Order: sequence, then C-alpha cells, then structure tokens
Amino acid sequence: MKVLFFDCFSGISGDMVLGAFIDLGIDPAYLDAELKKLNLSGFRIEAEQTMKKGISGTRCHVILEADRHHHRHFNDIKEIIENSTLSDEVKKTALAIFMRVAVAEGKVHNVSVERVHFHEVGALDSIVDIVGAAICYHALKPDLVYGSKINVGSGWVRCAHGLLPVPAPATAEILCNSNFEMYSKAIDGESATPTGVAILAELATYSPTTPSFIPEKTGYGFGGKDFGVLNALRIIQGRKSEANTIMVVETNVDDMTGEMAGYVLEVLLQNGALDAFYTPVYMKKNRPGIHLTVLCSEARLPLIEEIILKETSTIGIRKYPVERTCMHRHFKKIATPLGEVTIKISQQGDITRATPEYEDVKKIAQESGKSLWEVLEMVEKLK
Ligand SMILES: O=C([S-])c1cc(C(=O)S)c[n+]([C@@H]2O[C@H](COP(=O)(O)O)[C@@H](O)[C@H]2O)c1
Ligand code: NI
Repeated sequence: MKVLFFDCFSGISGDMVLGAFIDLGIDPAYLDAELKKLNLSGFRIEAEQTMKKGISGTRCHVILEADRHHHRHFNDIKEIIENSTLSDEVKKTALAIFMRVAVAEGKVHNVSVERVHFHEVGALDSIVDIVGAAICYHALKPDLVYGSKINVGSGWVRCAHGLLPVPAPATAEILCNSNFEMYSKAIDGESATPTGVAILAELATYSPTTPSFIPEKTGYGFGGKDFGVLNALRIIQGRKSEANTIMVVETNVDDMTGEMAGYVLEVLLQNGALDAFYTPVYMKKNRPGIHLTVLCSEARLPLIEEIILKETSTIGIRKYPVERTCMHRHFKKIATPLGEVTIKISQQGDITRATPEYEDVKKIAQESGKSLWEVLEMVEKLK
C-alpha cells in the first residue's frame, strides 16, 4: 500500500503543498497541462528547485496575470470546476476542499455558504492551489494519507480584513471541523493558511505520532516567508504491507426496514468490504435492533463510513483496528468429467486444506441434475 505522510513542522499552505508534490516527483508540465482543463486564463505554474537552510526542495510559484474576477462566490468556483474537463475524482476532491474553506468563511463572517465572498481565498491562486493539490493527489494514487499535528505559527497576519490573529479565523475554523491538532513553536507569523489546512483536512487522516510505514522518498515544498526555521512542508512517501491489520466498523440501529438493511449489506460488499453482517440485538427501550459489523482495509475505511452514514439510519459509527491471521491461499483448477472446478488451497505451517469453490460445484450440480453432495464427493476423489 502506498502511504503519504504530510509532516507539517512549519505549517502548510497551498503553494507548499504543490511544491512538496512536485519535489516528490509530480511533473510540473503534467500539473500545468491538467490545470489548463479549468479553462481559466491568466496564470502559470513555476516550480523552482532551490535550497533553504541547506535542504534541497521545491518552491512553487503560481504566477498570475491580472485576475479580473478577483472576488468570487462559492457558486462561481463550483461552476468553474464542474464545467472543466478535469476527471470526476479531481473535481470531487477539489470541491470538497473548497467546501471546507467556504463553510469556515461562512461561519466566521456569519453568511451562508453560497453567499461566502472569497477575496484572497477565492482568487485565482487559491483555485490553482486547491485544484492542483487534487490533481497531484489523484496522480499519486496513495492508499493511505496521514498528516501530523500542525505548527500554525503565532502573532498577527495582515489580510483583506485587516490585522488578524494567527491562526487566522478561517484557518482556526477549518481546524475546528477536523480532528487535527494544532500547536505553535518557533514561528512568529502565519505558517498555516486556510487553503493549506483545508487541503490537509480533506486528503489526510490525523496521526498524532509519526505513523508506522517504510519511508521511500521525501518531497520538500518551501513556503515564501523566512521564519528563521526551515519553512517547508515535507511529504514522506512510503509503503506499508496490507497484510494483517484490518478495520472493524460497527453501528447499532433500531429504526431501519428489513429492505433497507438488506440493501446496505449489498452496497458495502460491492464497495470493497471484506465482510459485512448483522447480529440481532435488543437496544434501549427494549427495541429489537441490528448490530452492523463491517470488516475492511484501512484504505477502504472512508468509503465504508460514507456508505454507512448515507445508507443506514445511524448517526454514529465505532471503529477499531484489529490484527488478523490469514492462512496463505492459492488456487488450482482440476478437470472433472462434468467440468472444471477451482480448488482453494489454504496453508499455514503444516496445516493444508483444499476446498472446492462453491460456485463451480453449484454450477455443475445445476447443469448435470446431480445433487450438491454427489458433485462434492466426485471432486473430493479428484482433488
Ligand atoms: O479571504 C478571506 S475572507 C480571508 C479570510 C481569512 C480569515 O481568516 S476570515 C484569512 N485570510 C488570509 O488570506 C491569506 C491567504 O490565504 P490562502 O489560504 O488563500 O493562502 C492568508 O493570510 C489568510 O489568513 C483570508
Ligand atoms: Ni475571511
């Protein structure tokens, strides 16, 4: 499994994210070509490979010509992204990042999401940063993305509203809607911006300690300000074996119909759940209910949670990782007088088990008119 770890020791901003992705190997020409799909003129990307504090990294500049539509509303940005020829997955991710910014700005300025009036955050460079981050993320196709706690800086920052405290209100609000931890150390100024934390909160899962994986390469994306300490976002790319940790996801419901319950299991299994099943339970007020258990990989967890929240009546989910022991499995095909049957061979130490695949046996039974028992006995002698 491919892992990315966003190490935010000096915060995070949109251009730091692009710089780190490019430093990690994303071709700036590819990024530029994809960004052209936005059908917006008046910008270009410049990636400069440079040194800061003796460390080699990339400073990404979004060079703007005059942006005549400097003040955009959320709906304008939505329209630009939806009408572009970017892939659906890039559009979805970019819109979700923008939504985080819009919700935060709406809360801070007490206006609805639609009426949020983007100034700096709606300018072309934010569109480029956010859509660019979504392009790089989908180009790398990570299975797991983690983010560290965020060094937000300290003091004050000057922006369209005047002098604001650090973290800026929008940044703080985006963080309130995530479970990322913030802190401030060794930086006088704003090191984490609304765009940066929105990208992080959307793409990454918070990891309070350095996650466990095998690192393979690093990318440093430099920020523009000089804080005295290394002003960079570091993305560490690596791998982790999928082997033995899976997630158990659970919820209890007492207000769903049997039809809905059946449908949910189908959707979960179609979307990569390793298993999904119900256990009957008695809940509060003596109500008969169902306990849903889903087993899935860590990579599938966000999708599985989304399905449970969307398709069941629950308003909460429990989840925890578990270790599993799996016998090593391989398959072989054997020929029988009635057709081919796949045999699953499971091994662990000196334990070996060979089991015919049920669907093959069922097909032969149905086509030959023999009972399942007869077919199984025949296969047993041949396997
Ligand atoms: O544009 C707006 S409304 C804006 C709001 C806020 C609030 O905290 S409210 C802060 N800022 C500042 O703009 C710059 C640019 O941010 P990016 O995310 O676009 O890089 C930054 O200093 C923000 O704190 C803008
Ligand atoms: Ni604002």
